[in-house]
Amino acid sequence: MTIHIGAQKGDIAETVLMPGDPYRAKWAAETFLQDAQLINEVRGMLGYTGSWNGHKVTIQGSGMGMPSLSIYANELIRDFGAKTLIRIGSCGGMQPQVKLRDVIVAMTATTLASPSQSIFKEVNFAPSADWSLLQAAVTAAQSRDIGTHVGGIYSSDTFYDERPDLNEQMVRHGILGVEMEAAELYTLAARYQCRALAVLTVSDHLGTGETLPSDQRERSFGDMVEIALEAAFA
Ligand SMILES: O=P(O)(O)O[C@H]1O[C@H](CO)[C@@H](O)[C@H]1O
Ligand SMILES: O=c1cc[nH]c(=O)[nH]1
Repeated sequence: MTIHIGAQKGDIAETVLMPGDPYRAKWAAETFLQDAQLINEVRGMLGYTGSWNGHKVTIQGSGMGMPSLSIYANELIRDFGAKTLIRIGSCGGMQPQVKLRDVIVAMTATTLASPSQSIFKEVNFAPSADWSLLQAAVTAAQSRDIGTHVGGIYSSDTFYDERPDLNEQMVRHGILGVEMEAAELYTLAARYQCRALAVLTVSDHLGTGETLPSDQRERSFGDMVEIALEAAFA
């Protein structure tokens, strides 16, 4: 057990899917895993372990934002031996070709400052996805009838951003979408020689102002979960 994860050591798989929303962890475990067991409910940050096609998998909520994800990813990696961590998140589309319900596979994640910034000092570290996971996720996504985009995303610290100029620069530099965790996940994976990836569903669009209706969210998130599972065990 750790401060934030009330599981026993063997309760957590080497492969962990990480949604921001703990209820998405519950839904994904109940929908896609066999014999899913609740392994964490400390602070309501639900985690489940079960199996997918015979492979042991944990789905653990990360909470919103890099400081929260950093707590869970640190404990999963350092205390529970997680080796492959795949974020399954929602994001806001930033480019015109990115549509609602599309999937973004994040090659890199730009950030202003992650929780790891203090150790890098003047270095602008470039957090990037694991190549084998990225390649497998793109193959899995392209085999489906779903818009798929591969490229850079923006991991923001603010959902209600008062700096429109930042988004302007992201759009100008081809950033596909905005979310709030991937850059720190990629940085921690690099530090601890793990594999990490973020597979994201576009739930709203910053340019058009469109939003996925809440009754369509779960159905749209299903592709993302299956892509993540297929990539983890490709
Ligand atoms: O849907 P999740 O995985 O929580 O991801 C996105 O949604 C939250 C903001 O609403 C942030 O965590 C952002 O990264
Ligand atoms: O961080 C996020 C997540 C979804 N949509 C956004 O606009 N931002």
